[in-house]
Amino acid sequence: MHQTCVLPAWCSPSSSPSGRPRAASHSDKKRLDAMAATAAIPARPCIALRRRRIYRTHCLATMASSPQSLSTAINKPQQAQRAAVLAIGTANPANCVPQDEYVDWYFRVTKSDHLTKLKAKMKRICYNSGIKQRYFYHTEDTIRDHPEFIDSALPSLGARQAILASAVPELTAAAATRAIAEWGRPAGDVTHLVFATSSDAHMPGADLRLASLLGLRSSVQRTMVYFHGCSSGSAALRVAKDIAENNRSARVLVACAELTVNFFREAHEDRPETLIMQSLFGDGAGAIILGAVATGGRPADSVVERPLFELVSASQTLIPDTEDAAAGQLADGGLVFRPSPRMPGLLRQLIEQYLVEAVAPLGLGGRWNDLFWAVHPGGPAILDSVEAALALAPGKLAASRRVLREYGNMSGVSVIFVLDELRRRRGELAGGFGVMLGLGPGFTIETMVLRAASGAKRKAL
Ligand SMILES: CC(C)(COP(=O)(O)OP(=O)(O)OC[C@H]1O[C@@H](n2cnc3c(N)ncnc32)[C@H](O)[C@@H]1OP(=O)(O)O)[C@@H](O)C(=O)NCCC(=O)NCCSC(=O)CC(=O)O
Repeated sequence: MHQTCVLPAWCSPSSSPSGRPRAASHSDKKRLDAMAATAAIPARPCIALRRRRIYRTHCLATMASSPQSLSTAINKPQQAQRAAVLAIGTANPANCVPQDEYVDWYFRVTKSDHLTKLKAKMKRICYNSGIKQRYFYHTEDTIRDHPEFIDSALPSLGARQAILASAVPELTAAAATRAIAEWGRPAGDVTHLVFATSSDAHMPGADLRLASLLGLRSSVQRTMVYFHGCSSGSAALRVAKDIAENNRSARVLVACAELTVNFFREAHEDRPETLIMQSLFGDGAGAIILGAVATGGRPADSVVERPLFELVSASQTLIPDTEDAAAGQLADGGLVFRPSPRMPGLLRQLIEQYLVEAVAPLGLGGRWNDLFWAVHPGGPAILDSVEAALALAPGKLAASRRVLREYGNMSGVSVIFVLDELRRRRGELAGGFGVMLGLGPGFTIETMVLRAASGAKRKAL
């Protein structure tokens, strides 16, 4: 059942007299353009939201604290620069396992073939997963060399982290090299690095080793975003957006990598979450170059760079009382993560309310089918829930479903793959608005409003 978000009239979504979302008119589009150019949002959540303990942080071009100051902000543009995606690169390890072979492989290498009920259950889950194949850094040899990975009585964190120390930065370097090549400028022009991972837990972190592998300048400003789980890519982009918009000529490399060797383990009757993790998750790395552009245009100081998506606004929301809905910790046996079976239901019940709030200042709320979508492909039930809650037309989540099918759930990396997929798609993206949704521990929702630059369409053709 939907809970209605009580918002002040000035931030209510537009709707028809029947209450259904109405199609955007030409004047709507002009108004959206004007509002998006000077996006504004209340500095504090409205009273109704504060009462319901909805914690939100915003990262927007302009901040306003009342309807009056909102309209002032819209009428008087204060921001000429907005962060934009200038290039995207992705990478996966070489070991590709078809999903229809995975369960036999998994129970054989974990020496668990005698657990026939669990094997049958996992076959059903894998069949229903919508996944065709997944990529893994680890192979059968890795498991043979590390019997502690499949014996929970033995400590294995150190051995897992020893592998990840080089595997995470190396896979990320492959993705970043592709992004930098597309960007067209030398790696030494990167001024900031934001690196997100829940796999590697070293100090100094994978950011330092990545900087060295890529030949970034020693003065590059590094920030690690650790253990944001499946919202890590979105969180890193939110942080990078702030950096790009507040540091003149900044060029930010956003990097994200997740490898499942951190939690590969044998099935067990007492750990139902293990079957879910082993059925859905795969390895990948993604990289994005961000820079600030004049709104609707090219970066001011370059003729080479071409924006793909402008990052119009970003916000993070914690759903109250869900701290156990997606929780984990590093333990002797590696990362233990428990996605709650409640997640799809929570999304179906609440996502529209949070989206209305997140995009209200842009006047985009309610007309969900007018937007393009980059939703974290956490599993088919996650995507089905978002699709049903927003009454999205078939195909609106095609990019997310394709990434889930071709790679599985790569945690926080997935949204970078979805963005890459979106910019490759032919269609009417150019100049259109979209929403990127990251979902992570907490249960945290990261929302970013995007605008596809005209280059996104040109690139696809
Ligand atoms: C896993 C599924 C593909 C399985 O779909 P099915 O069609 O086979 O049917 P189903 O949903 O009834 O589930 C089959 C069996 O798995 C169990 N099951 C389902 N979800 C579970 C979970 N999270 N933990 C433990 N068990 C779970 C069910 O109880 C059932 O058990 P039984 O058969 O015994 O009754 C789907 O449920 C799905 O997409 N779930 C969402 C997965 C998810 O939470 N992804 C987000 C991961 S975290 C993430 O991405 C972000 C982050 O937080 O960092």
